[in-house]
Amino acid sequence: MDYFDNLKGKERFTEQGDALVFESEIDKVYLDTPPKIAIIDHEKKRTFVLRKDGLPDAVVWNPWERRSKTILDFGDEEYKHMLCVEPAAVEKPITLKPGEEWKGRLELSAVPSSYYSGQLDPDKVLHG
Ligand SMILES: O=P(O)(O)OC[C@H]1O[C@@H](O)[C@H](O)[C@@H](O)[C@@H]1O
Repeated sequence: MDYFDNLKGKERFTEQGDALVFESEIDKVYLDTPPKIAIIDHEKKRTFVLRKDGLPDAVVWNPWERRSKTILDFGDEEYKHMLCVEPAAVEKPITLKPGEEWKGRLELSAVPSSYYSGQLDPDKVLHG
């Protein structure tokens, strides 16, 4: 999957694999992402399922330790408990003429990870 890396001057990169794991600051715009994205919280054994329409891209952001301290309305330790996954139209922005209408949809649900137990295979999470 291709992404723009906001930490590297918005340069475009390609990444292999269906699952994303990070251990430092991240600010990427994944392009042309699937309509269903699963965020698996292993510690709390819950999975957030995000379904979207009309928003092809997805921003993934966590400021991590150093940058957290520079954001005034963000606690120094809060990066440990948050993840921003933000459906968006970045690569092909939506432009409306006066009077035009656009509809997008975002549905976010939280389910116990056991709901997915035995099927944490990303392909099953996405298509199952
Ligand atoms: O400071 P704001 O406007 O709430 O944005 C926070 C972050 O939001 C994310 O969506 C962006 O990818 C980051 O670059 C940004 O820092």
